[in-house]
Amino acid sequence: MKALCLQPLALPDQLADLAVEALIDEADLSPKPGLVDRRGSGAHGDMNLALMHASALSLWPCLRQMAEAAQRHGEIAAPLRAELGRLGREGEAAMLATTAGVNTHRGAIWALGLLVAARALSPVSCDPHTLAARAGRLALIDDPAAPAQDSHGTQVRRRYGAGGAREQAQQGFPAITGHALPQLWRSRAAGASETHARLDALLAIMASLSDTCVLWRAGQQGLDALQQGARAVLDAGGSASLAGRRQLRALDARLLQLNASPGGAADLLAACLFLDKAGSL
Ligand SMILES: CC(C)(COP(=O)(O)OP(=O)(O)OC[C@H]1O[C@@H](n2cnc3c(N)ncnc32)[C@H](O[C@H]2O[C@H](COP(=O)(O)OP(=O)(O)OP(=O)(O)O)[C@@H](O)[C@H]2O)[C@@H]1O)[C@@H](O)C(=O)NCCC(=O)NCCS
Ligand SMILES: Nc1ncnc2[nH]cnc12
Repeated sequence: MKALCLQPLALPDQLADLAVEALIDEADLSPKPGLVDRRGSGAHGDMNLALMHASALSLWPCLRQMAEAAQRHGEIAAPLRAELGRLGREGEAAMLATTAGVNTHRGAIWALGLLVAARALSPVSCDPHTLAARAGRLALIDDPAAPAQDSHGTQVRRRYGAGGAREQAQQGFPAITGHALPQLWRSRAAGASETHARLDALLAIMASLSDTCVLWRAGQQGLDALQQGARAVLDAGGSASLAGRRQLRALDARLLQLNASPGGAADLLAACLFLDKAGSL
């Protein structure tokens, strides 16, 4: 009998696989305060776990094309930024077609698209901080074809002055490099299970991020409740401790009461999980 000889996957395929896996891992992680997870729909009437999975899978072609574009262009400049913008908008259309119009992963397409492109641009210096900074340089380039839109993020920026997804990327993803990854690694080193380490990383993002989804639905009161509640879990010992789990339940209940969904923090956790593994491809 002949041995089956499998060709190694090309880098764009590997990067799309890794990004989709990060999205599915984020969706499955439970219990996440206010968010869709294995327990239910969180603060969302319009989303569930199956929809999050279908949405994640629908993004594979767009993420692979973004990696291919980065390899083809080979430099951080306006032509690559323009192509990523076009592919990002096509990815959003594929997502909305899959979810019948529900915005499941808009912020994730933005963050993961930039990070996938950053990883595909160069085979050297692939540590998380270098990749996040490279993605930030891409995000700083204007996309002249981007249509002017009055998104939730834009409205929240006007009202509260919050930077949102665009600024987070342009600054090189400080919520990930300064908060989520250090917490993920600290919790693992302290012996927490992978689930608890990921929950702690999510809480570290929630404690520091101006999440425009929360500001949109629940205003400054909602954002304060999110940040203080997430900090309280971490200060009580994190999600692996009994005291931390009590605080986590209280935070979940408070976010549901406020109808606040930290979708921006969820997207950044997926980006954090991607960055955690992207260097070793
Ligand atoms: C530059 C863009 C990111 C557009 O940004 P903008 O702020 O103008 O637009 P939004 O439509 O508000 O999308 C931003 C999404 O980013 C997530 N997010 C929020 N805060 C942050 C943050 N501080 N840092 C990082 N990411 C953040 C968030 O995504 C999640 O929430 C979605 C649900 O949100 P929403 O639609 O408000 O839904 P609901 O609460 O359900 O609404 P209601 O029910 O109340 O009506 C969910 O999908 C998560 O993904 C924000 O939504 C960028 O998108 C852009 O310009 N794209 C164009 C294409 C492009 O250039 N792409 C480049 C390719 S790499
Ligand atoms: N798990 C989740 N729940 C709600 N919104 C999200 N956006 C991205 N991931 C999400």
